[in-house]
Amino acid sequence: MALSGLALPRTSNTSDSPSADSLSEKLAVRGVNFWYGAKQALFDINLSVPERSVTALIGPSGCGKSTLLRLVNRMNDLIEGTQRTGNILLDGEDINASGHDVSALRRRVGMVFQKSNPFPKSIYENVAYGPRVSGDRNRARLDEIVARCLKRAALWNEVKDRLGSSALELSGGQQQRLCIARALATDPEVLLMDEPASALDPKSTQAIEDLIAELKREYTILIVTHNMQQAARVSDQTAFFFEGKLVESGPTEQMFRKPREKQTEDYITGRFG
Ligand SMILES: Nc1ncnc2c1ncn2[C@@H]1O[C@H](COP(=O)(O)OP(=O)(O)OP(=O)(O)O)[C@@H](O)[C@H]1O
Repeated sequence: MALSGLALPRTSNTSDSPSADSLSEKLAVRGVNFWYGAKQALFDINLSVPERSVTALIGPSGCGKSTLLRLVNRMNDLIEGTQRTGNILLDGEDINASGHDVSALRRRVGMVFQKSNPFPKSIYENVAYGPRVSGDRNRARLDEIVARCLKRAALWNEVKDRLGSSALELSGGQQQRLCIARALATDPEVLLMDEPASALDPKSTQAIEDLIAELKREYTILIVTHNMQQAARVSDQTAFFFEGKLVESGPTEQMFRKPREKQTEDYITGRFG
C-alpha cells in the first residue's frame, strides 16, 4: 500500500542536497547491544549514518531511540550498571576504545534535549560556556563565537540587543534555539537531537525544522521524533525501532512510501504506537 495518507511535504534528500550514496559515512553503529542492569534495551543494532545528512530515529515509546542517541556521545557512561557490546565508529574510530578522550568526543558530538535547558545565566554566557570550559578566555574570540552561533541558530536578530539578559526570559522556542546555539559553540561535527520540537508550538517547531534543514549543510544530524510528518519533512534517512530492535532503515522517501516491513507501515500510518 502506498502511504498516500501521510503527506510528504518536503523530504530533504531532493534536488539541492547530495544523495546519501554520494556522502561518506560519518557514524557507524556495528552490532550494538545495550543493557540497563539485567534489562536489554538494544539488540544487535547496525546503522550507517552519512555525513551532512539528517537521520530520523522513529518508533514507539521505550523502543530504545534515546538509548542509541546517548550511546553516540557516551552519555550512558554516566548511568551505573549499564553494559554495551558492539562498536560505534566516528570517522572510522571506535569511540569506546580505551584511551578515547570522552570530553573531546562530547565536543565533536553535541546534544539538544526535548526540554530546552538553558543555564540560569545570560544569553551570552550560555553560548560562551562550552568554549570557556575548553579554556578559551579571549573576549573578542568569544564575542565572535557567540554571534556566529546565534546567527547559525537563527536567533541573533531576536537577541542581539539583549545578550546580557537572562536566558530564562526567552520564549520556549527561543530557549530551544539558544540550546542549539550552545551546542554549536564547541564546533561539533555531529548533532544529536532528542525530540527537539515536541514541547514547542507550531511556529517554533517550523523554526526548528527550517534550522535543521540549514544545519545539515555542515553537520551530521541524528534526530529522535515521535512526529511522523516531521520525520518525513526533515530527514534524509529514517530508522524504525521496535522493542530494542532496528526493524528497518533506508531513505526517508522510500520508508514512508513503500516500507519493506509490515510493522514499519503499521507504525507510520498510525495503526499502533
Ligand atoms: N536510565 C535507565 N535505567 C533503566 N532503564 C532505562 C533507562 N533509560 C531507559 N531505560 C529503559 O530502556 C528502554 C528504552 O528506553 P529509551 O528511553 O531509549 O526509549 P525511547 O524509544 O527513547 O522512548 P521514548 O520515545 O519514550 O523517549 C525502556 O524500556 C526504558 O524503560
